[in-house]
This record gives sequence, C-alpha cells and structure tokens, in this order.
Amino acid sequence: MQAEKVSDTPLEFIVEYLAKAMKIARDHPGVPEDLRSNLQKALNIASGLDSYLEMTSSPESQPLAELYRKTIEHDWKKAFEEGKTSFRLPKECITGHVEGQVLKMLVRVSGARRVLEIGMFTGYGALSMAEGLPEDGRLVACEMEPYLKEFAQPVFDSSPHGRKITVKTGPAMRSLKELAAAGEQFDVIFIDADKANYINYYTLILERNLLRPDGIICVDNSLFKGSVYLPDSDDRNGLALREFNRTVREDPRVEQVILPVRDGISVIRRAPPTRPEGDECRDEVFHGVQGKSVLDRLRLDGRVAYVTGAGQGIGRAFAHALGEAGAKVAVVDLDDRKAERVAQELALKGIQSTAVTADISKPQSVQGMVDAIVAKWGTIHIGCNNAGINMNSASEDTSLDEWDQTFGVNLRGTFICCQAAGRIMLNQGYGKIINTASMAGLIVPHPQKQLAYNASKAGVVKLTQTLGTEWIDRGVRVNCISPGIVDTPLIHSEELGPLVQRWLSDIPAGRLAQVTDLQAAVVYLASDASDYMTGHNLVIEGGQSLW
Ligand SMILES: C[S@@+](CC[C@H](N)C(=O)[O-])C[C@H]1O[C@@H](n2cnc3c(N)ncnc32)[C@H](O)[C@@H]1O
Repeated sequence: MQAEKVSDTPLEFIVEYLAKAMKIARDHPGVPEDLRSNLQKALNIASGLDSYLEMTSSPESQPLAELYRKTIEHDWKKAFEEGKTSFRLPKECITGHVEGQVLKMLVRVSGARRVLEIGMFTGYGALSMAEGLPEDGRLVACEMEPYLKEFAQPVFDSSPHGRKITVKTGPAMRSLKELAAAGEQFDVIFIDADKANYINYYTLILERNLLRPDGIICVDNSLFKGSVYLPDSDDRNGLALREFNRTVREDPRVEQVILPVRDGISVIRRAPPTRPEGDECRDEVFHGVQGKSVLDRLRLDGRVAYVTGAGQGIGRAFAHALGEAGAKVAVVDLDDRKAERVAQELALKGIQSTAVTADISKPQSVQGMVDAIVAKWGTIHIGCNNAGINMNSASEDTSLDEWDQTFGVNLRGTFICCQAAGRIMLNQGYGKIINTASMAGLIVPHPQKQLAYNASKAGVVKLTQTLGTEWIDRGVRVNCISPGIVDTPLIHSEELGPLVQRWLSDIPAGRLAQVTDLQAAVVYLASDASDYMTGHNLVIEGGQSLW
C-alpha cells in the first residue's frame, strides 16, 4: 500500500492548504460562490504545475527511472532498524526527474568536466549530472552511508555514464578536506547533505579553492518548505538555510539566484576576482584581453569561415573545428556531394553551414565561391585554403602536365583563393588566412617520389610568408599549417600503403598524424589569440622534420 504523500516543497504545501480550504468551502453552504470558484482556480494552477514540469521535461534515462523506482520501493525504515543506515532516510530525499534534469542541464551548458556532489543518497542526482558530462568527465559523490554506495552501484554499472562516478563514503567534511589536500578542483558542486553544515561546506569550498573560478555551486532545498521566509518558522534546518542564503547573498565573491524548482535550487557562481590593489595586477594578463580568458579568446563566435577541400580528410576536420569554435562555415569542395554531406554533418551539430562547389584552380570558380559566401553571410573573416593534390612520379619522369596540374591547384589555386578572399578582408581591415602547406615543403619525404608536390608546398610557405608580411598592417594575417604524414584514406592506397611501416620509423612520435591533431592549430590561427602571428609555418609532424 502506498504511504500518504507528505508535503515537502512550498508548492506542495500550497496545494495541501488550498485543498483543505476548498474542502471547508465545499462543506459550508454559507461560503460565497465567488470564494469557492477563486479557491478552485488557485488550486488548479498550483496542483497542475509539478506534473506539467514533469511531463514537459525531457524523459529520464532508463537507469535513472530504475534508480527512482528502486528508491521509492525500498523499505528505508527496515534498513535503518537493521542498522544498515545510521539515520532513517526518507525516500523523499531523492532529487527526482525535474531537478535531475536541471542539474544535468547546468553541467552541460557550463561545459563542466569535473563535478562534486555532497550528499548522494541513492545516486539520482549523481547519475543525472554524469549523463551531462563528456566522455572523459568525472564526478565525485560524497556520501556518509556505505550502504547507499552498495545500493547505487549496480544501477551505475548498468549505465554507460556510471563509470564517471566515484563515491567517497564517510563524513563529507572529511572527504572535502582530502580532495582539497589532493589539489582537486571542480567546475560544478552540488550541495545536498546535512543542512546545518551547508555553510561549512560552502566556506571550505571557497577557501580551499575546490571550485574553479567561474564555477557553479548548486544548493538543494534552499527554500526549505518556505521556512526560509516565513517569519514564524522555528524549523532548525529552515533557519540554517535562511542564514545560508543571507550569507551567500552578502558574499562579494559570488553571485546567486534561487530557482523555485521543487524545494528551491540555488545557483551560485563564483564571480571573477575583484581588482586587487597594486599596479602589477591591473593588466590584461590578470583580467584577460578585453576581459576574455585565453580560452574565450579562441572562440570564433559570429565569424564567417570557408574551408576548401572540406569534403574529406583534413579539410573536413578543419570545418568541424572552426564550427565547434563558433564560426559559420562554408564547406567548399570540387565534389558537390561531399561538400553537401559535410555541411549536413555540421548542421547536425547546430553549426551554421553551407555547401559550396568550386574548383580552386579556376579564378572564376573561386570568385563565385567568395561571392556566394558574401551573398549569404555578408563577409568572410577566415579563409582556409586547404585543397591540394599529390601525384607521385620520379622526377625524371614527371610530365609538365603533372607539374602544371599540381602547381595549378596547390600553389596557383592557393594564391587565387588568398587573393579573392584577401580583397574582402583588406577592405574590412580584418582577416585570417590559413593555408595548408606540408612538411614536404621543409624536408624531402621518402621513399615516395613527389617532386611537384614538394616544390608546390614549399611555394605555399613562401606565398604565406610574403602575403603575411605584406598584409599584416591592414589587419590580415596569413599563416600556414604544415602537417606531417596524415592518416587519411589517401595514404592507404595500393601504392603508398606498404610504405607506412617505413614512415613510422622516421617519426619520433611513433605514429601517423590524425586529422584531429591539426584541429586546435586551425582554431588558434583563426582566432584573435594569434593576432601577432603572421607569415608563420606551424609544423605539426610528430617531430619528423627534426630527425
Ligand atoms: C537529500 S539526500 C541527497 C539526495 C541526492 N543528492 C539525490 O540526488 O537523490 C542527503 C544525503 O546526504 C547524506 N549526508 C547527510 N549528512 C552527511 C554528511 N555529513 N556527510 C556525507 N553525507 C551526508 C545522507 O546520508 C543522504 O544520503
């Protein structure tokens, strides 16, 4: 038999009292109809809210639903009587669907990688937040009762996110001190244990730097059934929360808002440091350039980029990287289906993208590409001239046709793109051009023969140096990236495949480059963080050119 539901949140109390008032109004014929009708309206609004929030929040995962069911069905009284728990834990302790979704959302939108929970109970909140963490994210849950760790672990094990969770049993204060002593720091901390200790947890978190700058503390039950604002309340926990909320409100190190979800969730953000006295700290090193941290300076929000040869391989990886950093991306390729496919991939990730077909060896085609992008997005800020070709032949056999074709795309084509996009950029006084050169412009990769490719890529480096210095005073930076041997389908051809083992012995890093090894470089060169860099050849080859 289901136990009668006990009111636990301000809203549940409102519903309970309205329902009682309504019953009285119904039972007393003398109550004016108007009063009855208004009471009913208030009751309808209040009693429908929680179930509506539940219904409209994204559904919980199967392991979360299982955890909820297991928790609600468990006999907590018996567990206490049998000495399995040191307190009688009410099942209402559980965070539940809507609050779990709020926590997961906060973890996701803040980009958190490390989360700390103080007071895990059966792990609903922990698993919700773990679901919001990236693959390599980590959550430490502090819980007094070893019994609860045993209770939660099988469900954690059934979830693909459970392995992100480590449970530390024992008093939370002791665990926090251990974590601080080990130099641990968290992006999000959820406080949901013994209310009287909230203030001590909060103080320790800030004083021992357990929360990273700009990190978030969430606090559960911060409205404590309304007793934090009811003048006649003498509930000990409610009064502790009232004092806690007031202290946080007056703490200049943080900013706070309380969301009236369930029993109240405080969201507390650790504010950026206030300007200290003394000249040495009042600079951009301390406060960031225009107040932006180094990671924020790598963002490309609002920028318009194109990448040629973006239908596959390195170009596709560049297109994804620029889009992930916030840019709108024109995916340019000779093959319209490939361009379209990559543009769709970007769109799936919520990146604004467009597919453009162009042959970069043809000036009119390149002009068409530039015009199409400008017509769509108004300008171009970032040009990645990446398309290139490579035909292998011994130098004595290299035909002029092969030479011309290779140079036509790799060097002449790159110049055509630089010039067409550069005109737009010079005109607006801002631009970032990133050309794809090659390690082959520095050393002579062997044993394969590729004279035209090597010479054309060496030309790309000189083109980059020349444009980079000629245009920098008008706001246009031109740099290039020289990848080593990249693991793309091209090198697994019948001709080149057998050479892979041989190449590996020439690479200090002991492996080929993956296209993802190049992604951060293109974002850096496209961003304001690299504004003082121009004409540079950024070599990413696992050390191969140094041996
Ligand atoms: C409200 S429940 C936590 C609910 C949980 N966050 C969830 O998502 O379902 C509070 C938990 O804090 C634990 N707790 C209470 N005092 C503690 C302390 N001093 N140290 C560690 N855990 C404590 C209790 O055992 C209980 O499991």
